Amino acid sequence: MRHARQSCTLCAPGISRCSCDTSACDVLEPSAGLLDDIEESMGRSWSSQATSTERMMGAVGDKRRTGTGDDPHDQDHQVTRDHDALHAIKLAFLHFSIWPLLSLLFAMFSRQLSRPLRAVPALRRTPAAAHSAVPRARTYASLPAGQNSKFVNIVEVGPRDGLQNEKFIIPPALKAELINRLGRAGLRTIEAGSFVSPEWVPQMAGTDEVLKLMEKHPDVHYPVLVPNMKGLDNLLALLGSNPPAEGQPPLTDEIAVFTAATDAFCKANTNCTIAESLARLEPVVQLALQKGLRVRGYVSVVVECPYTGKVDPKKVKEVTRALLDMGCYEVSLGDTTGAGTPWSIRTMLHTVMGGDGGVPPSKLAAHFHDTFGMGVVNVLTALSLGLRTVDTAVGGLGGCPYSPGATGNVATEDVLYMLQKSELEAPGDLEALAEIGDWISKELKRDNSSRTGKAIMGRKARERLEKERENDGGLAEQIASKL
Ligand SMILES: CC(C)(COP(=O)([O-])OP(=O)([O-])OC[C@H]1O[C@@H](n2cnc3c(N)ncnc32)[C@H](O)[C@@H]1OP(=O)([O-])[O-])[C@@H](O)C(=O)NCCC(=O)NCCSC(=O)C[C@@](C)(O)CC(=O)[O-]
Repeated sequence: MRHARQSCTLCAPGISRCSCDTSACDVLEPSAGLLDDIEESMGRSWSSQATSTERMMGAVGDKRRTGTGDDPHDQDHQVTRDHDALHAIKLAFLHFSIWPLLSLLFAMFSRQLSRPLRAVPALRRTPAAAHSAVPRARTYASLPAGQNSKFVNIVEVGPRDGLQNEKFIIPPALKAELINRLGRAGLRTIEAGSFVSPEWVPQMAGTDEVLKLMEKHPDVHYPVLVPNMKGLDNLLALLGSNPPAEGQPPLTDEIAVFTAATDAFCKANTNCTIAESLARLEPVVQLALQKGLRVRGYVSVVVECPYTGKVDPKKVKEVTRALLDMGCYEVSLGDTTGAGTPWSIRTMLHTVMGGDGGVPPSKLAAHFHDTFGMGVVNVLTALSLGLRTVDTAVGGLGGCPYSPGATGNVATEDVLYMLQKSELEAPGDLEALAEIGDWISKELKRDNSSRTGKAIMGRKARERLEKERENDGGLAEQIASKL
């Protein structure tokens, strides 16, 4: 292909027709499109530089002309040779001047492009970075030996946490009956009451009577809450004056001590700060252990405090550690207000279980209230992170006197229904527990808060009706149709 500019050294790049008027210029074609584009993109400075350079080259070419100048063909050829030489120089110039410019352009474009490109990975990195700040979720494979267990312990807290918030004072005989029925339904840990100040929680007065009245199954634990040395003294006095008969279990073999993750809740609940409560509990735990009692710990408001709002999970970890260091065999983490969601529960558990001094899931229990209907999913979240002990209350009984508006614990029946439909196992006869939830709700003149319990009782009512119809041969319906 004939290149237009080969024939005219004086043509400024980009000029489509040359003023030298040679025949070659008649076929002047657009030069290589790429160069034109580059020229355009580089603007006038490049053009003027090229033009002045070419003018200089043209002057050199003029000096090199050797022909006579008489023969127009010689002149044409001489001009053509000069043009060729100059074109070579021009190409060389273009070659050496264009690449730095191309590089500069490329750098500019790539910088432009790299902004959004960099932004995307940056955005994509954010969640990963956020995750890396939180210890990774423990999988079953990473759990300590024994925690791959399929067995879930249920701690039934209905007779204590459930009943302590009722408006009416419940007679010890009714409390004992509730405990008896729960024991017969196959539950293995049943909180039986509290040795707290009756001024503070009148519903728990008479726990000593309850312990004496209730059936004691040898393989069942009946923990009682103890807030201070006075409470433990009262319990030890009771145990001392009621020694077990030969081969029989004691009235109880376990206490539970409790504190909180915020000073505000701790003060409202026990009239002291967290630090004061831990100092107060230390000798209580030591004496209880000396006396052969098992000691469980509670931390309240692990997600949200009714007085100060969102709770720092690091504080939950710190208080949990303190209770374990004291000698508690397990610490139950209380979402007292029931404000927790799977996300906040997971964040809290990651913090408690992760990092230096992380608490293994075998030392933790989930104690979740169902105020916002999150109880079962929160339990599932805790189970998925390796916890294997869950506190529940039959019929979803309860609340906390110092957490206004909080409703009961997640219902035993709801958790058991979920577990029995899973690969996990838990003790307890679901049908019997549904009956107990229905019975105690009626006794207390309150709604049954267990969805599973209500569903089972609804099914049982339908089955009873059908049986009655079968038994009377449809007599009731025949009479009804004749009326
Ligand atoms: C801790 C105290 C006693 C401090 O209460 P205080 O008023 O600071 O106690 P005090 O030491 O100043 O004593 C005042 C009076 O109370 C008596 N007293 C003192 N202690 C006892 C005792 N143990 N049993 C019986 N009486 C007691 C003591 O003898 C004295 O009587 P006085 O000399 O004036 O006649 C009080 O605040 C208290 O009993 N709080 C318990 C509150 C409670 O039971 N809350 C519910 C349980 S926690 C909960 O539900 C949360 C949980 C566990 O479920 C998890 C969750 O969901 O978050």
